[in-house]
Amino acid sequence: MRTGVIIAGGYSTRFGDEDKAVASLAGTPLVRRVADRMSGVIDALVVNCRPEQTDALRAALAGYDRPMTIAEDTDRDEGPMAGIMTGLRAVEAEYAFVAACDMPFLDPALVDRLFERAAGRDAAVPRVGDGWFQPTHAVYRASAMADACEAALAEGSHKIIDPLFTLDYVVVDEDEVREYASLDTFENINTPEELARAAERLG
Ligand SMILES: Nc1nc2c(ncn2[C@@H]2O[C@H](COP(=O)(O)OP(=O)(O)OP(=O)(O)O)[C@@H](O)[C@H]2O)c(=O)[nH]1
Ligand SMILES: [Mg+2]
Repeated sequence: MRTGVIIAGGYSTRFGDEDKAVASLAGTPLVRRVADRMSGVIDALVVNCRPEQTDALRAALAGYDRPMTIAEDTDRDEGPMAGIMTGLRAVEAEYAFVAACDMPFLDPALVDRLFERAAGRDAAVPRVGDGWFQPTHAVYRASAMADACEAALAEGSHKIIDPLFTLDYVVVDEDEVREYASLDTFENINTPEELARAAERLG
């Protein structure tokens, strides 16, 4: 069994007043687009957010074709690492694909490959070029990564890459990524201008 986890608890400060998770991308809420992109390669979905986002996110995901759970942040403003931890704690499957809510071009063929590559290990994480890890587009053994995030947070770390380095992880390098997906899979939307450009591409 495979679960998808979408972290959506950020404040979208670069985006403006609106919550980008539910902003319309060519008529579809961004988080819904991300969820739909992965639905064919997961059995269940967990969405992490702040409590005040829950109603809007539920509405955006109404009728989703996989069982869906919302995992609300308990501590506020702890950052994306806490979001990953909270999301993964709600996962029942051994492995979960974690994605940010702002990656509308994520490619399910790569997600499927990441699940394959993580088997028997704690994580499979893409890396583009020489150093650019993609921890919010990676597959984790849910319990191991949640524990690693908890330990990193307890040490005061908020660098999202720190917990990964304590795990038994596989790097999926750029050449391997390109066998399955274009690098658009990692594109994330941070501003209204980026959203508008993405909508144009979706035509
Ligand atoms: N649960 C949780 N998720 C977060 C937090 N901060 C960021 N995220 C999520 O992490 C992902 C990537 O973060 P960003 O692209 O920086 O999103 P953001 O923080 O909402 O936006 P900015 O304020 O413009 O940086 C997004 O899916 C966010 O929803 C947080 O404090 N808690
Ligand atoms: Mg982003």
